Amino acid sequence: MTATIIKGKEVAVEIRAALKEEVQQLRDQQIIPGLSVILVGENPASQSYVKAKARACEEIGVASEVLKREVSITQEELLADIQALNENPNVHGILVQLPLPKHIDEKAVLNAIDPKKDVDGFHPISVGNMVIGDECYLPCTPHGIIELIKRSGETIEGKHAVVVGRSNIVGKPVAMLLLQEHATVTIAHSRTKNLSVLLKEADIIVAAVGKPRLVTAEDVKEGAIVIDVGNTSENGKLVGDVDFDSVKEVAGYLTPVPGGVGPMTITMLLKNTVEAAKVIHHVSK
Ligand SMILES: Nc1nc2c(c(=O)[nH]1)N[C@@H](CN(C=O)c1ccc(C(=O)N[C@@H](CCC(=O)O)C(=O)O)cc1)CN2
Repeated sequence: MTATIIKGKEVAVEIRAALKEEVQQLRDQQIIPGLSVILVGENPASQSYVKAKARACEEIGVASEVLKREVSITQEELLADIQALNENPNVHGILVQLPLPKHIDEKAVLNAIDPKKDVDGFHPISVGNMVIGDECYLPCTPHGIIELIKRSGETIEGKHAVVVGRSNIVGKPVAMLLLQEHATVTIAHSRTKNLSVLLKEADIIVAAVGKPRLVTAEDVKEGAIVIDVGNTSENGKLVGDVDFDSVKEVAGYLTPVPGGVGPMTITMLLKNTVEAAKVIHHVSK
């Protein structure tokens, strides 16, 4: 079997085109969706993600600003920035690019964002609502993954999904969203024993640990859906957590790196920002 490659980049283009039309309709009503991104320090990967977010906003007509802050910023200064954005009526979405420097309490910073503007879906209120299946802004990468699987035409219901990784950004939330889609979900992590045995039973594998080529063809059941969230830079090349060349010979569906899950992360951020503008301005769906 040779896997069908799930081209996230192409799906992202499609969704962004639809969002661009929605933004135009909002602009016709004098509503300009606005996203503010706070970038602390000079982490090259974060700089490049933030640039890509600003570019994506511009492409669909969302107003965006990047607040660049020195790595030495204090917790109080950062919280004051967030408070100002919470109170700014032109800002519908607020995002603090992660990771933050060690001296900053990430939890306190994420908790300070008004849940109505929490387009990253990381505020505990958003997370709680996601867990109980209530309306909220879903975290962008997990939401993008669910969208990619659905658009492949495969059902999630009844399948056994193994999520490798338990981060707050990807592993835990994607496991929860898969559960809501009625998958049977196993979360594996660094202390999991016999990972290969677990993986071999999976109908869906989501690999999100940042370990290049962790998942190989021997781990994958024939026909499985394999979603690669890895984005590690190795000798100047971006590599995923899945050994693409071997796994494509066994899997039914496979996302590439780059061009798979990554572009969906920013697309779902755009979607959440447009939605936040609509909710704040009471525009019906
Ligand atoms: N506040 C947040 N911080 C971080 C998040 C997040 O969702 N919110 N996620 C990641 C980084 N990230 C977005 O911020 C992100 C990662 C990767 C991509 C992406 O499009 N990757 C491309 C390759 C890009 C390249 O060539 O370098 C791909 O996989 O095709 C977008 C966004 C951590 N921080």
